[in-house]
Amino acid sequence: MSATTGSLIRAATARLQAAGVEGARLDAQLLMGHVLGRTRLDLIAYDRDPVTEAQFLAFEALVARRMAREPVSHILGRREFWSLDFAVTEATLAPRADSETLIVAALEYFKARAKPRRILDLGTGTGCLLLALLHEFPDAFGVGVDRNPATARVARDNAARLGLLSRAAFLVGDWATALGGPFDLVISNPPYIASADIPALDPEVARFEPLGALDGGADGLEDYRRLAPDMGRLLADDGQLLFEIGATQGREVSKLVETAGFRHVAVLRDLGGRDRVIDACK
Ligand SMILES: C[S@@+](CC[C@H](N)C(=O)[O-])C[C@H]1O[C@@H](n2cnc3c(N)ncnc32)[C@H](O)[C@@H]1O
Repeated sequence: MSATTGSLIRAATARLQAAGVEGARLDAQLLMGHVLGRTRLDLIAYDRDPVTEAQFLAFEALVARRMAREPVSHILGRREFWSLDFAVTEATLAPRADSETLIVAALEYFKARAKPRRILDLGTGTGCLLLALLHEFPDAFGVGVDRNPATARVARDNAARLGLLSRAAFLVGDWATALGGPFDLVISNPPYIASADIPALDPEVARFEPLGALDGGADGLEDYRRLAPDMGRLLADDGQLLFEIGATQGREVSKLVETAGFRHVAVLRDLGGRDRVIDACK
């Protein structure tokens, strides 16, 4: 067979583009890298390397999945967040780079204060937020809660692989109903897409990510309404509350948090300039 890694990546890029995939070249490189066990940088250096028939067939199978709009993170079973590697399954939302805004906000708040020792993550998913924070705050212990047992298991496995399991516990539960405080830092990235908007999302999200991680009810705010009233009792007096929000939800979620008794409430933006995080303290 005369195909090289480079020629196969170029051909796959064109097919993925035709299938409506954004970032087709990057995805083709990631899929080829997965098949060959090489980094993207390797692939540039070994552009003219021949591939075996088995490698060709394996690559074709992955490209077909991506053409059906399955996200790369699901195909590879991993996604990087905060430079850490997270396993991703069909039970978890893939970590999003925009969520790193929340980690930056926590680092900023605790820069001039005693570092947090008790962290609570409500709706932990892969555990990406909690585990990134535990990585940054080496004296902290974290509790991650998720309603879905399969999701909580993925978070636990991620903690084990990252060497953080001795400082983390994962519980299956309905938000914080079974928990007491106080925690120094409480974070949550709850489902916040309005139910009617979900079918119009990219197929990667609408068809492959778990509905229970996306659906925030009729106006997308249902889970903030449930979460906000519990935050006062869960948070230490000088602690920080961080909610991830959708880009248009800053005002409404701020109001809910203020109504729950928080006096200092700010809306923070992500690197794309969109409202992304509610940062609050008492
Ligand atoms: C938007 S995802 C966020 C996942 C992860 N924290 C992240 O940022 O990538 C929301 C998560 O909340 C969980 N969830 C939804 N409703 C819940 C509830 N009532 N109690 C606990 N977890 C819930 C979902 O299963 C999902 O894992």
